[in-house]
Amino acid sequence: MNLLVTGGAGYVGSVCATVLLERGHHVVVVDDVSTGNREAVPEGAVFVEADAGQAADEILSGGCSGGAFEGVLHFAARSLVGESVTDPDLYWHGNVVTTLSILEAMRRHSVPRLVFSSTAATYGEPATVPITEDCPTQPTNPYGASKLAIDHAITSYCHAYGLGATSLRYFNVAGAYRSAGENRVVETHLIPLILQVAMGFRDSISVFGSDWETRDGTAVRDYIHVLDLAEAHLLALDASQPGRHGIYNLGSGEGFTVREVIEACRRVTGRPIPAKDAPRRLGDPAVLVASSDRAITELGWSPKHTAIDKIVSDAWEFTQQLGDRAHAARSS
Ligand SMILES: NC(=O)c1ccc[n+]([C@@H]2O[C@H](COP(=O)([O-])OP(=O)(O)OC[C@H]3O[C@@H](n4cnc5c(N)ncnc54)[C@H](O)[C@@H]3O)[C@@H](O)[C@H]2O)c1
Ligand SMILES: O=c1ccn([C@@H]2O[C@H](COP(=O)(O)OP(=O)(O)O[C@H]3O[C@H](CO)[C@@H](O)[C@H](O)[C@H]3O)[C@@H](O)[C@H]2O)c(=O)[nH]1
Repeated sequence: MNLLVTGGAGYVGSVCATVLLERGHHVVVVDDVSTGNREAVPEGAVFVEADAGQAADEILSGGCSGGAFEGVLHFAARSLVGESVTDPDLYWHGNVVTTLSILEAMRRHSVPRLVFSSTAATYGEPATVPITEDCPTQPTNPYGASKLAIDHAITSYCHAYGLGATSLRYFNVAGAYRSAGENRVVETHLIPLILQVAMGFRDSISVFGSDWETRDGTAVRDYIHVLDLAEAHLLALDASQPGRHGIYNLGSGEGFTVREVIEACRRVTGRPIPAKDAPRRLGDPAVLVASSDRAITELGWSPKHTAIDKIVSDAWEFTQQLGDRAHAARSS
């Protein structure tokens, strides 16, 4: 298929673009490199450096590919819980307004399929876990609220204009694939930060909150391997039907506390990794664990890399590659 990937210079978008290219799709990436980086765009993709909302109309008119687009995979977004509490304008404008422009451009150029990166953050603090797609959506931060607003907009575009769309509500994505992994301009995610401590780039990892009502007082998250996530995007493209908006949770179904993740990183790296307690981070829910049964039964999704040590060990390999590349750049 001829596909537009927004946010393909970022973590999840670059891994998915890599897998799409491997499966023979034609990929155009649009990214403004606000949090991603140019080197992450996989070889073989056409790269347009621009704001996705502003560039969508021209790209989807066929300008970059010489042909009609058959789908959009929309990863581009601001996606940090804490930042969304302090700078909500980045989220309402950067996420919602950008996506509305993309939806309009898709409608104008009759692009039939959309796969959207939604999130566990749409649910807020769940009353029960694991979280199913039928649980109430009551986001605890502007990031989750912006993604939920987009999900609602997509539903109405599907019903009114015949778009076929899938919102994939990822839980915590981690791990790496080939030369693609977490390498943001400013890193705030737990696993890459812990691995930076293991590399000696940071002194310690801060544990945000040790007074949550969980088994060791630290927050619980459900970690999904980025390659399993990429597979779900391919299945979603295939399952797309005009007029239908499918919503699917994607996680491994198992929750790990922050301390358990640090322990897994110590096990995999063999390094001590000092940790220190710090206050809770604004907007964080205590526990997010997915039920992915709907994706498994309806999309035929079958996650293969669910063990936390496998996820951490792929992320560790990537972090070491990054360290080697930085060393080579300094010595040249
Ligand atoms: N990483 C996770 O754990 C996780 C979990 C749930 C959902 N998500 C969603 O997955 C998507 C990708 O997340 P990620 O972790 O890869 O983030 P990321 O920050 O690594 O990648 C986002 C990319 O989008 C680009 N971008 C942002 N706004 C843009 C705009 N207006 N125009 C063009 N490019 C723009 C950035 O430069 C970056 O390259 C996001 O939509 C995020 O909300 C991520
Ligand atoms: O230095 C750190 C960084 C994080 N954490 C904690 O670790 C957990 C995971 O944090 P992080 O890796 O930043 O991910 P989340 O805030 O859970 O958010 C991710 O996962 C969500 C889905 O669950 C997505 O919506 C978001 O886009 C994505 O950033 C949270 O409890 C954090 O408070 C720490 O204790 N110390």
